[in-house]
Amino acid sequence: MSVVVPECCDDLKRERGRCLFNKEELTNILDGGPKLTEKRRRIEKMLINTPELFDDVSPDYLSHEDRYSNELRKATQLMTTLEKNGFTYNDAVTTGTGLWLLMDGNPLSLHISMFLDTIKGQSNPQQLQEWLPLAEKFKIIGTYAQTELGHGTFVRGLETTATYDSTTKEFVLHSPTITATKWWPGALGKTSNHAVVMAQLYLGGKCYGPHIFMVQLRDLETHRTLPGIVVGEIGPRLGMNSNDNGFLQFNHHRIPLTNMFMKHSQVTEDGKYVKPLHSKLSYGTMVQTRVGIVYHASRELSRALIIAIRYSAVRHQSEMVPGDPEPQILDYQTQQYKLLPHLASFFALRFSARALLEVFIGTSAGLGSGKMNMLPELHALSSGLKAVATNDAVKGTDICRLACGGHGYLSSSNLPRIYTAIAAGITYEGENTVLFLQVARYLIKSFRASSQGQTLPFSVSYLRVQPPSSHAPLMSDRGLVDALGAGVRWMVGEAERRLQQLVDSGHSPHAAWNACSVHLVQCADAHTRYYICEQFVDAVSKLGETVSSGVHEVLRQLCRLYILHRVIQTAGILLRCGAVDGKALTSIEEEECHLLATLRIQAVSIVDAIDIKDVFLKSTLGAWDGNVYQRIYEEAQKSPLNKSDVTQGYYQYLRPLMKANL
Ligand SMILES: CCCCCCCC/C=C\CCCCCCCCCCCC(=O)SCCNC(=O)CCNC(=O)[C@H](O)C(C)(C)COP(=O)(O)OP(=O)(O)OC[C@H]1O[C@@H](n2cnc3c(N)ncnc32)[C@H](O)[C@@H]1OP(=O)(O)O
Ligand SMILES: Cc1cc2nc3c(=O)[nH]c(=O)nc-3n(C[C@H](O)[C@H](O)[C@H](O)COP(=O)(O)OP(=O)(O)OC[C@H]3O[C@@H](n4cnc5c(N)ncnc54)[C@H](O)[C@@H]3O)c2cc1C
Repeated sequence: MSVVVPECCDDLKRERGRCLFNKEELTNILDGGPKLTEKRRRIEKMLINTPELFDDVSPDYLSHEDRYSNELRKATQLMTTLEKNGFTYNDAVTTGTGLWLLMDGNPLSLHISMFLDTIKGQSNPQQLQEWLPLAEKFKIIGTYAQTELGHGTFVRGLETTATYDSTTKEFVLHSPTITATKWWPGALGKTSNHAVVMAQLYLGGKCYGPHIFMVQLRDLETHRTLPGIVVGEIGPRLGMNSNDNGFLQFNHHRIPLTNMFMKHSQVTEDGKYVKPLHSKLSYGTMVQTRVGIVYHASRELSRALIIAIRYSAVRHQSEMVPGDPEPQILDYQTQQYKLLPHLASFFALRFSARALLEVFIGTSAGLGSGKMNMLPELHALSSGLKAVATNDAVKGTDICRLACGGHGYLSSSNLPRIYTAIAAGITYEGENTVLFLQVARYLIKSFRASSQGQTLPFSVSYLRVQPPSSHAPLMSDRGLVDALGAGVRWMVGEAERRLQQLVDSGHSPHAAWNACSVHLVQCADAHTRYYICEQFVDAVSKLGETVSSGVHEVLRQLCRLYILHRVIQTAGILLRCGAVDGKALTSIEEEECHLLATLRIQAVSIVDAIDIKDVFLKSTLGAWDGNVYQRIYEEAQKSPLNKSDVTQGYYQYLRPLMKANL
């Protein structure tokens, strides 16, 4: 069957005809400026002109080994294509393009992220000089091996030991128990010949806690595992099965003294320990990766939204008015309610990711000159935003899948793969509940400091016990964000009161903490979302002076929707603390419904402006032309079961069953 594919179907043509803003301008804002849009498009063009980077067979039809090899082939091709054209792996990461091409869990991702970041952030000058060129040129390939079978969250509980032997000036790496086996690191199983390994440092019988070591795992010529090391792959997972997540055990394996990362803490040849300026500096790679994950989560959410919103404009179902033509499903208010608040979330996360990156850059610059004071704030912000961004991206992506009905469940929609990839983000790089509890710790400390009259850092300054009274009218954006802030202040105050009450009644502080931890996680979540609202309002108001009125109006509407939705989600708290009343909530609910209808009109144009090309969306449902049904049909033809009319299974099982006298 051959069908002439129109440039774009009538439904989408009509949707695009209603656009009242300059799409290119919005694209530039999302990219961070016209120059960055232009650079991203140059990278995309180069990648699109490299056909080897694109699958013609879905990884779902490949064996585990072929799947891995195919992804490795593409990952190496990507690296050489970038290099040949004067780009770096970092360009492919920061534009999202590399991840979109290789989002079945590619075996070089840990090398170009956490392995390289550890070398850059944890090496002394000699180590940097030795390892960075090798790693940047892929002469050595590595991963970040921290998590063990027994411990992921609790880094201080890791069991792998690194014991210094001053007679040979070596560390002896050892896995004393089965639970000390490193477990999970991406690309550890078969790809990496090196790993940065987190292990407990022992000097003269005393444990100095987790430290990082550079360890060679495999011979650089034969790729065979070195003596004293056992390494392998951990088997199939929920998603990202093209990666070779691995396990690793050490049997009294020796490495030179100089293989301990020594930028922050040092061990001298005679086995003396030199303390770092801050005890958590060795967690720096994790913090940096959390910052990256906020961007990554927003990007993945945006792919799902483009797919679901375009599909919702093309799909017609049921009758809204009896006898009338079937409407586009995007016309149903419930469909708008499923999708548009997540579209607003994407924008909110993108602006917050940018703000967080600035805090990260500022803090890193401070560390360079010995200033540690911004580290707790960065840790709290990166932990909270990583948790909210991944939680919301996972939830939003699944809603996008559900919003596409049955077709959203098809692999060829690409929604299942986006979902399983981003779902891992809730767990990896700090499980979200655990990260929220770190934020809560910071909030309680800040609240108590404020009670004692201390000045608070910027992200928590609104927690002041006597806040400056807000002059913004309640129903303005600022007024509602202030109301949300009042809600968080009330929640944190309440948590502090409950903690204190438990301690006063004889509980230990730790028992009291656990007894309040559900509420504490809610505080951390609410605080982070307040921060996101603030960043969104600030970004839109700053842009107001520089962008056209059409773009500003769209951003203003998205920001308003984000805030209204958040107020409704938090209604219980806001009523309890008196920040809003029932009447205000009713009008907020009505306004939200009105805003859904307004934003619906330009929804397709807004997702067009995110500007992700079909080859990166990889979806039968979300392509630019809206030719959904033909694509789904053609994709199904690729199923290996369709290679023959009658399968082997028929002769082997079905026919004997039909012939049996049951
Ligand atoms: C080929 C083409 C494309 C490929 C692209 C690839 C990638 C690009 C890069 C980025 C884009 C995103 C890409 C996504 C893919 C990335 C893949 C990642 C895969 C996942 C890897 C991993 O999972 S690695 C393992 C991660 N593990 C964890 O995160 C463990 C979590 N646990 C912890 O961090 C800690 O144990 C803890 C923080 C929970 C507790 O630590 P600890 O017990 O030591 O401390 P305390 O709780 O006692 O607290 C004491 C005190 O310290 C403060 N503190 C704790 N941590 C920090 C910190 N990091 N910084 C500053 N301060 C810290 C804490 O708040 C306490 O302070 P007080 O003042 O005493 O309250
Ligand atoms: C796809 C994927 C890739 C990964 N890649 C890597 C990698 O490259 N390198 C690497 O080193 N690791 C990697 N990991 C491991 C990952 O970092 C850990 O799984 C993660 O840190 C969570 O630790 P855990 O598995 O020990 O979970 P646990 O900590 O055992 O969590 C289980 C449950 O216990 C709860 N819990 C734990 N502690 C607390 C607490 N203090 N308070 C309240 N609740 C708590 C959690 O909230 C969770 O509900 C990867 C994991 C996945 C899934």
